Amino acid sequence: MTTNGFPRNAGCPLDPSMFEGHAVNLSAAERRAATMGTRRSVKKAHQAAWLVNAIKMIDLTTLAGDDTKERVQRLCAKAAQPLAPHLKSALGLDDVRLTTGAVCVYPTMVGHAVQALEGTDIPVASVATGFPAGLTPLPLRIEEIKYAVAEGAHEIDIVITREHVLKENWSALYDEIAMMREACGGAHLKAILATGELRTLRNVYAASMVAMQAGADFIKTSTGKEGVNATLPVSLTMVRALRDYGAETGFKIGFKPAGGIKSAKEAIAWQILMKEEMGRDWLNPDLFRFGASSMLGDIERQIEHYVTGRYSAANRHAIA
Ligand SMILES: O=C[C@H](O)COP(=O)(O)O
Repeated sequence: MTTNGFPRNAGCPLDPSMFEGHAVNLSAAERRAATMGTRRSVKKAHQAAWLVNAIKMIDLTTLAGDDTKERVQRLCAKAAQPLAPHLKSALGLDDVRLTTGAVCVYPTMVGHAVQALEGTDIPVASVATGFPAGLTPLPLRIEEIKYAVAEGAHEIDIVITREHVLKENWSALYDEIAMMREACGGAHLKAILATGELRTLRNVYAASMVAMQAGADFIKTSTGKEGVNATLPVSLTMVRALRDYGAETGFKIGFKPAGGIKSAKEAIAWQILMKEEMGRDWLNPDLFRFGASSMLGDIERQIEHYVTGRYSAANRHAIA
């Protein structure tokens, strides 16, 4: 099953020359990222609109060792109704369908999520391939993908073998992801690069390129379990790779920052990054997701603030 309308990236032969010579200017990347959260172009009156849009792009996540069927059911209920009814009403959104972009769970929780979301069109994403370290034998990682797909997952968040990147073994990385792509069948593949473990932005750029060439529908920063997870400089590097790949091939690939993204302010900063670097197409769930377990709570708190403070229903046009 495909969960959105964008053309699947069928992958293309590994071509290392596509990322050779693309130097990333680290200091420029860092400078730009550092100002991202405070750009004056974000007007107070439109912040609620940005936050509502962020909700539509959240992969609402639970990836804990003590996950249960009941926790997954609560997560799914929240995904189907992410804003309290009084907030939705106050924003003039009673007639607007508002859900998160997806839920994201471990493979053994997929069945519970599929059941809980029956009757909705909210996709279920499953991590797989020995998440988070990805160090189980490859045949088992492939079987895990097939298991999650058979349970009903629409999207598979795979992890890569970091060693392939650290040793610049790009062919091995390509082959691994291409096999995973095949195992996904009709499900979308999101390639988690675990950027906090890749040591350099040059590695991040090259791994992004290889993942896209091997057929990833999305590239994703982190598992949320590394010491360093989603950061704006790393995201900018990956987004530049997306842009270069799109210019070379015509494919639009999605981006998913994940791990440690907790605040409404960050939700706005990442959307500005995508709008400025990629354009408005990347402000929708087909091409952008936040992987986040706790950001929705802060977004709700901030929307409550706008509703009870200075936000008025007259701004509805900016939200819907
Ligand atoms: O893929 C999603 C991440 O694991 C979520 O990380 P988080 O719990 O830090 O929001």
